[in-house]
Amino acid sequence: MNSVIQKANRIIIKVGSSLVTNDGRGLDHAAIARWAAQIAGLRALGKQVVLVSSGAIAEGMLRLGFERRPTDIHELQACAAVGQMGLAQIYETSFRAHGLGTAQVLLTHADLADRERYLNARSTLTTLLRFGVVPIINENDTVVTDEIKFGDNDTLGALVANLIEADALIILTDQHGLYSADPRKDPDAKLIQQGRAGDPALEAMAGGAGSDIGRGGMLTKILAAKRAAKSGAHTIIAWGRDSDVLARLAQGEAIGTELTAQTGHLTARKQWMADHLHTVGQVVLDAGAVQKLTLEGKSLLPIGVVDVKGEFGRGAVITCVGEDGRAVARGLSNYTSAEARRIMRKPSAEIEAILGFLEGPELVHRDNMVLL
Ligand SMILES: Nc1ncnc2c1ncn2[C@@H]1O[C@H](COP(=O)(O)OP(=O)(O)O)[C@@H](O)[C@H]1O
Ligand SMILES: N[C@@H](CCC(=O)OP(=O)(O)O)C(=O)O
Repeated sequence: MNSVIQKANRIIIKVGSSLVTNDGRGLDHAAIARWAAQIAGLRALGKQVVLVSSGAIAEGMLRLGFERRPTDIHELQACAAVGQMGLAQIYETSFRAHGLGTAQVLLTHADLADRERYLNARSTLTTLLRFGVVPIINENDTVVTDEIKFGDNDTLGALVANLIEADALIILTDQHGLYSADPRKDPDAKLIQQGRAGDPALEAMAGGAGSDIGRGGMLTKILAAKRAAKSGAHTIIAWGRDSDVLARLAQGEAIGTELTAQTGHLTARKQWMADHLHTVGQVVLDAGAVQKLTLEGKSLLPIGVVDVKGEFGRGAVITCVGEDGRAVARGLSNYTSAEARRIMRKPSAEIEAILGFLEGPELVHRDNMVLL
C-alpha cells in the first residue's frame, strides 16, 4: 500500500513527450483519452489536478514534416508553436467528454523568477482550480532561449508543485519508474520502489533520455523530486502506458517509484520565508492587527497598518512588526510600498477607489504569511 496519492488533495501530473506523441508518431489519442478519464475520476474524488504536458515539439516536428529534431532554435520554437495547437485541441476535446473544461497555461522561467508574475501565475492557477477547470501547462517555448529555459518539463512540474503547494507530483513516463540503472542499457536493472527525495544515491542511478523524443531522461525526474520536496510535495514516477495508472495510485496501490518529501508544507514554507532574512520592507501593525495575525490566524488588512518602512515591490517578502518593534510575521506583499502607504489605515473596501485597482483586500494574505 502507498497512500501518498490517496491522501493528496492537490496533484501535479506530468506527461512526457514520448507518451503524449506515441514515440513521435503523433498525438496518442487513446492514451490522452485514458488520462482524461482517470483525471476526471480524481476530480470526482475531490482532488485538484494540474496537468503538465510535453509533446509540443515532437508533434510540431511531425506536422511540419521534420524527420529529425531540428538544431536551429527558431525551427524548434516554430515546431513547439505548431504542436501546441494540437495539444490544446486534443486535451480540450478529451476532457470535455467528461464534462471538464481545460485552460492553457504557458510559462517561462522568467515568469516564476519575477515575484509579481509568480504571484499572478499562482493566483490564476488556484482560481482555475477553484472553477473546476484542469490547467494544462507547458513551457512557453516560443519566447525562450537556452539561458532562460526550464529546460525540461520535469523541472517545470516541480516548480508548479512549489508554486501552488501541491501535495504530490506524478511523473508519467515510458518506464515503470526509476531503475538502479537505465533499463534500456542494463537488462538486470531493478525497479526502485521507494526512496527519499534528495538522496544523492538516486542521482547516481539515473541517466539521460534514452530516446530522441524525451529531453530530460531520469536524472531530471530525480532532481524534480528533490525540488518538489522543498515545498513538501511527494513524487511518484510511474509508467504512463498502464491504462489505470492514476486510478491505481488513487486507490493506494504501490506502483512505480515513490520519492518522499522529508518536510511538510508548513515547515517547507517557513523554511522558505526564513531564508529571506534580509527583507527589504517592514510594515508596523497596530495592536488589533497583531492580535488578528497571531491569535486568530487572519490575513493582514491595510487598516491595521500604521507605518510602512523601506521601499519594496509587489510580491516582496516583508516583515510585519508590532508598535514595540517586535517582528510577528513575514509574508508576501500584495502591494508596493508606495501603494501600501496610500492604503494603510484604510478599510479594504476603499482600496480600489484610492489606487484605481484591487489586487486583493489583504496587504499580506494568510496563505503567503508565516508567523515568527
Ligand atoms: N535509472 C533509470 N531508470 C529508468 N529510466 C532511465 C534511467 N536512466 C535513464 N533512463 C531513461 O530515461 C528515459 C525517460 O526519460 P525521457 O525520455 O526524458 O522521458 P519523458 O519524455 O517521459 O520525460 C527512459 O526511457 C530511460 O531510457
Ligand atoms: N516544451 C517541450 C517539452 C520538452 C520536454 O521536457 O520533454 P520531456 O522530457 O518529454 O518531458 C515540448 O512540449 O515539446
